[in-house]
Amino acid sequence: MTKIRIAVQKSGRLNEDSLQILKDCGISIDNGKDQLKATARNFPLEVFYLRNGDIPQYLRDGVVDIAIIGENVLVEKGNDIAVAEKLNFSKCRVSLAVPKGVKYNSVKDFEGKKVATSYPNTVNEYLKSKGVTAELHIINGSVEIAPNIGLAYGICDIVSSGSTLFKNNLKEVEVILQSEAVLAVSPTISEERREILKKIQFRIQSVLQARQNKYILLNAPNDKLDEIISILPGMRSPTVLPLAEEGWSSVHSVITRDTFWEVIDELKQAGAEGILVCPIEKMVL
Ligand SMILES: Nc1ncnc2c1ncn2[C@@H]1O[C@H](COP(=O)(O)OP(=O)(O)OP(=O)(O)O)[C@@H](O)[C@H]1O
Ligand SMILES: O=P(O)(O)OC[C@H]1O[C@H](OP(=O)(O)OP(=O)(O)O)[C@H](O)[C@@H]1O
Ligand SMILES: [Mg+2]
Repeated sequence: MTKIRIAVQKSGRLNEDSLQILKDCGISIDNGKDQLKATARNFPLEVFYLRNGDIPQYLRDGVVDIAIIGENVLVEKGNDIAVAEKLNFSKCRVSLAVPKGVKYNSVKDFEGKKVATSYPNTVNEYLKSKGVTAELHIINGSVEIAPNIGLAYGICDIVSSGSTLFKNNLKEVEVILQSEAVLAVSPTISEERREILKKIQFRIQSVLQARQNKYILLNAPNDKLDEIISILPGMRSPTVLPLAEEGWSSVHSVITRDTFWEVIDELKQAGAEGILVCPIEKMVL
C-alpha cells in the first residue's frame, strides 16, 4: 500500500507539538528512542525524523512528501515550497535587533554594518527591499551574543517572548516576518499521495477548530432566553432544551477559547446558572 512520507523535526521546539497534532488526528506512531524512521499503525504514513533546517531540501528532492516545519525556515530556504496548512503553534517572529544603548532611527542605520544571523537569505532580501547593504556574519546559534563580543553591530534572529534579547541587552528594532509551524508539501508529490494528504488536512482542520473552541452548557430561566441566546452565536444557533423544572431551559453552544471568560461574565449577568465549559475533541464544519 502507498504511504505518505512526512518529515518531523527530530528534536527541538517543533518535535513534541508535531507528534501531538498527528496523535490528535488519530494517527498512532510507534516512537522508539533514536529511531529516525517510524511507520503509523493505523494510517498510510511514514515519519522521518530530520533537522528542521534540512527539511526544505528533502521536500524539494521528493525524499519526503510533506513536512511539519517552521514557516521561517521555508522563507529562508524554501520559497518554492507550498504551505497546505498553518498549524497554530511555535509562533515567533524573525527580527532585527541592536544593543539597547544604540540610538536607532531606521533600517538605514544598518547600512555598511555587520549583522550576525542564521537566516542570511531572509536578512538579505529584507535589507535589499529597503535599499540597505550590510555585511552578514553567518552563525548557527547563540546569535544574540554577537554584538556584546564585538562581532556585529546588530543581529537578526527568532524572537518569541523577547527574553533572550532582554538578557543580552538588545532591543528589537524591525520585525521582518511572523512565523508559525506549517504543513508544507513537496512540489513532486504524486496524485495518489495527494489523496492521502487531503485526508490528513481534513483531520488537522477538525483538530485545530476543536482546539480553538469550547462547548458550553448552561441553565437559564425562560424569560432570559432571548438575551442569553444573543450572547451565544453557536455553530448555527444554540440548542435550547426544556429542563424538568417548569420555566427553565438548558442552552448548549460553542464559543471560542479566546473569548470564553468574557462570554461567561456576560452570561452570568444575563441570568445564566450552572455554566459548564468542556473541551471539544474534534470539530467538523
Ligand atoms: N523561541 C521560540 N518560540 C517559538 N517558536 C520558535 C522559537 N525558536 C524557534 N522557534 C520555531 O521553531 C523552529 C525550530 O526551532 P529549533 O530551535 O528547535 O530548531 P532549529 O535549530 O531551528 O532547527 P534544527 O532542527 O535544524 O536544529 C524554528 O524554525 C522556529 O520556527
Ligand atoms: O524571545 P525568546 O522567547 O527568548 O525566544 C527566542 C530564542 O529562542 C530561539 O533559541 P532556542 O532556545 O531555540 O535555542 P537555539 O539557538 O539553540 O535554537 C531563538 O534562536 C532565540 O534565541
Ligand atoms: Mg532554536
